Amino acid sequence: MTTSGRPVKATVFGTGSWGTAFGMVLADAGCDVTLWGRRAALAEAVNSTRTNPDYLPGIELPENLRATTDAAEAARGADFTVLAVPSQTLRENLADWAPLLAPGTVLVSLMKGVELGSAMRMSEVIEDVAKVGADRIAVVTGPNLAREIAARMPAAAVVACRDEGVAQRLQAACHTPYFRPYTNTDVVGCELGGAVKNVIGLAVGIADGMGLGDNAKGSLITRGLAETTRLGLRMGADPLTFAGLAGLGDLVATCSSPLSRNHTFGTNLGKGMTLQETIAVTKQTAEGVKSCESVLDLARRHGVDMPITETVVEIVHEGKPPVVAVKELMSRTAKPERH
Ligand SMILES: NC(=O)c1ccc[n+]([C@@H]2O[C@H](COP(=O)([O-])OP(=O)(O)OC[C@H]3O[C@@H](n4cnc5c(N)ncnc54)[C@H](O)[C@@H]3O)[C@@H](O)[C@H]2O)c1
Ligand SMILES: O=P(O)(O)OC[C@H](O)CO
Repeated sequence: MTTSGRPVKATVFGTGSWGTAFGMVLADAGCDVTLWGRRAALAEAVNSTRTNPDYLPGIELPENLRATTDAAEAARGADFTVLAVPSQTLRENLADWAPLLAPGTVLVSLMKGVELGSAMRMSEVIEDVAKVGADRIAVVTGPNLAREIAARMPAAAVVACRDEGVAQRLQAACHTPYFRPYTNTDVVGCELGGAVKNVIGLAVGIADGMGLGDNAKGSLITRGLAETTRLGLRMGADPLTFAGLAGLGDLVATCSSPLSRNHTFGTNLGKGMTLQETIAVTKQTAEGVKSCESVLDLARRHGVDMPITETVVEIVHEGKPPVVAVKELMSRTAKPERH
């Protein structure tokens, strides 16, 4: 991948599972990639062993990807600056990096969350902190379990940006034989799809852990998509986005896979583990655990009813027993499906 005769330079802030795997995608697509991480030992391991032993053990990383702990060095000259840290730390992290960003760089969010307190989507936090316009902020989302992508198993994705030309440039920069990105200009819908599917993934995991069967799973996925679409419509999203990769596609992958941290987190709760026990065995970011509260906040700000999200908040943060929650969800007032 070249721009004006030189390789496209991409920097990924965050050396966790998805930051590393997406860095690998960019490198496989021909970009020069720098990964920024906090820990010198991990950056050194990436550079010397061509693996990320902490997050993607056994995956060989390409030669044109290197790691550093020096944020200024990482940011310098980047055409794309990719952000892959937990949603709730983004604001604080980006405040440190903003003064270092390359002029004209496109900021790319890999995060699937909503900020607690402000109820802002990640692209809004980026706009707020980095003071760049929405036409220079893109989002990558869709059914993209990092471990499968790292194994170069085929997947489609969405690259969303208000400026279609920018989305197309990013699409070209990350298109490989195993990673097929589509463009979309509906950033609101794409971000909501990614954030809310984590909450629905928790709900499906809880149901799976309780042994409630595949009808319950199908019902939660479908009604979860209905409440996501309801919120999206109120926020100006295109309803068709939720029938696409950022909506249905990601819900299906997350709610079916033991690789999903949110699904697994929910399964452990549904099996009867306490919240503290579940947190203790969860080594990586399960965004829905915090974002269920901020998504519910967003829904209330927009006057939208999201009963599954509300139930997840009650189970995860208010200690409601899952059996009681299921009984309550099933006994809600009867209504037409399209409501
Ligand atoms: N893993 C996936 O399959 C996947 C796929 C698509 C999207 N996502 C999204 O990508 C985002 C990142 O997820 P991930 O899977 O890479 O998470 P992860 O837990 O594997 O890695 C998170 C990274 O952020 C770093 N980090 C944690 N706290 C930090 C802080 N306070 N300051 C700076 N860095 C910090 C960690 O050291 C690590 O490098 C999440 O929003 C997630 O929903 C993940
Ligand atoms: O492991 P999860 O639950 O964060 O899901 C990972 C990706 O978002 C799936 O697309």
